Order: sequence, then structure tokens, then C-alpha cells
Amino acid sequence: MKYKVFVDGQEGTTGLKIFEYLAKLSDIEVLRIDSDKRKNPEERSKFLNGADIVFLCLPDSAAKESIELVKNDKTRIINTSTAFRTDKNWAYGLPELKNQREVIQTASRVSVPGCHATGFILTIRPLIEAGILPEDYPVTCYSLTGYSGAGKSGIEEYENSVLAAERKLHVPRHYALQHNHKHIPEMLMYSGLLYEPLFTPIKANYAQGLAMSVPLISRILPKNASAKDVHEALSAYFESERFVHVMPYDSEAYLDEGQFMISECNHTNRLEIFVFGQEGKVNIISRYDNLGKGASGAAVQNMNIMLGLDEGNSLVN
Ligand SMILES: NC(=O)C1=CN([C@@H]2O[C@H](COP(=O)(O)OP(=O)(O)OC[C@H]3O[C@@H](n4cnc5c(N)ncnc54)[C@H](OP(=O)(O)O)[C@@H]3O)[C@@H](O)[C@H]2O)C=CC1
Ligand SMILES: CC(=O)N[C@@H](CCC(=O)OP(=O)(O)O)C(=O)O
Repeated sequence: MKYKVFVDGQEGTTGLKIFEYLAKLSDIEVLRIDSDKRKNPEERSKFLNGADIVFLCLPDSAAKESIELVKNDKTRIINTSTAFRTDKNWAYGLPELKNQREVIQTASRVSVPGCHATGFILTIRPLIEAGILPEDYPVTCYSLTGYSGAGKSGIEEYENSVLAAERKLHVPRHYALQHNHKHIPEMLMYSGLLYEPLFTPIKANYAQGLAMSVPLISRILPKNASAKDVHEALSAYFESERFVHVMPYDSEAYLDEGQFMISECNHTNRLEIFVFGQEGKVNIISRYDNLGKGASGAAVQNMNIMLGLDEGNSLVN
């Protein structure tokens, strides 16, 4: 028997990428809604209720509408938007967190983590659990991302040369400077921190690839923990993970003339964590594809877990 899968938002950035992954799977029958009816609630309702698994790849408001349209107990939902990530009735789809795989396996509602939140939580939570980072540490972090994270309209701004020139988009931009980025609530809830991190995202003129950087200062860590201690704790936590890899300590060999390469995980579901450090200063950088482990890849990984399939199905090249 094949599982029936419907992608609500099939023509958007995340939806299209999920389709690419699903096309490689033989256990899946993809249900396709007519393009001109894709926003018609009545038509969507038939697909939503006829599927075993639904991916919601929609703006928050439309995702909430889809949930209202599901009238049975059978359809299991994977939502890529921010709408339900801190809702206790939804499982948080980050299987690399301790015991989270088991939660996802049996859940009927799973939220795919936000792209910035993914690298942040995977950096902070293991360090708190290892007793290296106190839960009240005043964490700051910044993330450099490609513009595809902004969806169709955001991509259009950058790829339409007239619009891009008008808005001077050739240079990087800080945003959410009022400390109001939509990922902060989930970053707080799942990192184990007591207080919100001070988070600054930066969007730049390239399509794909994200690097989340978290600096730490040893002298305010318990036992003056060093970069090497941080590296050891993260390596132990992710030791047996397939998609999260802690790279060799102080990985000069992975730099290009001393400079970090953001896009090396593009078109994969891989997330790589680097720890750099010197004289009591620790810099942890995770890099991944915002459309891979930051969105569509993570969504498909969750589906594989929910259906009891091999977790890497269609995700490993
Ligand atoms: N891009 C990324 O890197 C990431 C995105 N996300 C989240 O995933 C969700 C989807 O994002 P993304 O794919 O980038 O967004 P896009 O804007 O690229 O795509 C959204 C799709 O939803 C469709 N849509 C809008 N309203 C409705 C509706 N009422 N009924 C049915 N379809 C509708 C749009 O239609 P139309 O084709 O007419 O525009 C579009 O095809 C968002 O909530 C986003 O925040 C999450 C992680 C990363
Ligand atoms: C470049 C860009 O604009 N990125 C988006 C995040 C993309 C993402 O992860 O959005 P969801 O929370 O909806 O999943 C942003 O920072 O708002």
C-alpha cells in the first residue's frame, strides 16, 4: 500500500522542493490539486481529508485555515510555517533533540522548525544538558541567510533586477532589529534557556545557505569551559546522527583562505557544526541549506520518521 501525500502550497518555494524529494520515493502516492483550484477551500478540503500525510507549505493564516478543514483523525499534518511551533499540541520536528524522534514517530501534528531556530537550538540545548552553558547565560547570536528564506515574493525582489536595483539589494541587510524575529519564541522554548537570546538575522544577495553563529565567553561559563570542551560536548551529543555533523575542532582546513563558506551544505539535508576558539573565546557556527535542513529536507525527514520509513529516504544523494 502506498501512502497518500498532499502538499498544500504545492507551487511555493518550500512546496516545490518537497515535491522534488517525494518524486524519488516509491512508497508514496502524491496527490496533486489542480493549479487553478489550489486556493479553493472546498477543493483543498477533499485533498486534505483524503491524504495520510499533508505538508502545509503556506503562510500562517492559510495553514490555520487548512487545519480547520481537516475533519478526520487519520490525516497527519506536517506544517512548515511558524503557526504552531510553540503549541503544546504539536510535536516539534527536530528529531536530533534527545527523545524527540519517539515523539515525532507517533504524532499526528508536527511543526517543522524555523530555519534560524534549527541551528540555534541544536547548538544551545546540548551545551545546557552537558552543564557547559548555564540556562541563564545572556546568549547573543546572528544568522546570515540567503534570500530564498523569504519565499516567492522575497525571491522575486532579489531576482528582478529592476526591483533589486531600486531597493539596493546587492548589499546584505540586518533585519528584525526590534528584537521581534518570529523564531525567537521557539528558540527560547526548545533551547532550554531561561531568557530570550538577542538574535540578529542578516539577509544577503545570494539564494540559499544559512550560517547561525553563537559566540560564548569562557570566563563566564562554569569551570571556565573552553572551545575544546564545547566541541567535545557537541560531538558526543550528535555522535550517531545522520544529518547533523560536528566538524573537526578548529577546522582551518574547511575554510577558504581563512574565510567561512556558507553554502557548502546546499542541496542536502546536512547541518554541520563548527567550533572555533582561542584564548577563552568560543565561536560556534552551524551551516545548512535554509531550504534543506532549514525547511523542506527537515519536513521530509519528519515524514519518514512518522511513517516508519528509513529516515534518510530520498534525502541522501
Ligand atoms: N523559504 C524558506 O526557506 C522557508 C519557509 N518556511 C515557511 O514555509 C511556509 C511556506 O513558505 P514558502 O514556500 O517559502 O512560501 P511561498 O510564498 O514561496 O509559497 C507559499 C505558497 O502558498 C500559496 N498560498 C498562499 N495562500 C494560500 C491559500 N489560502 N491557499 C492555498 N495556497 C496558498 C502561495 O500561492 P501563490 O503561488 O499564488 O503565491 C504559494 O504558492 C511559510 O509559512 C514560510 O514561512 C519555513 C522554513 C523556511
Ligand atoms: C531570508 C528570510 O526572510 N528568512 C525568513 C525565515 C524563513 C523561515 O524559516 O521561515 P518560517 O519561520 O516561516 O519557517 C525570516 O527570517 O523571516
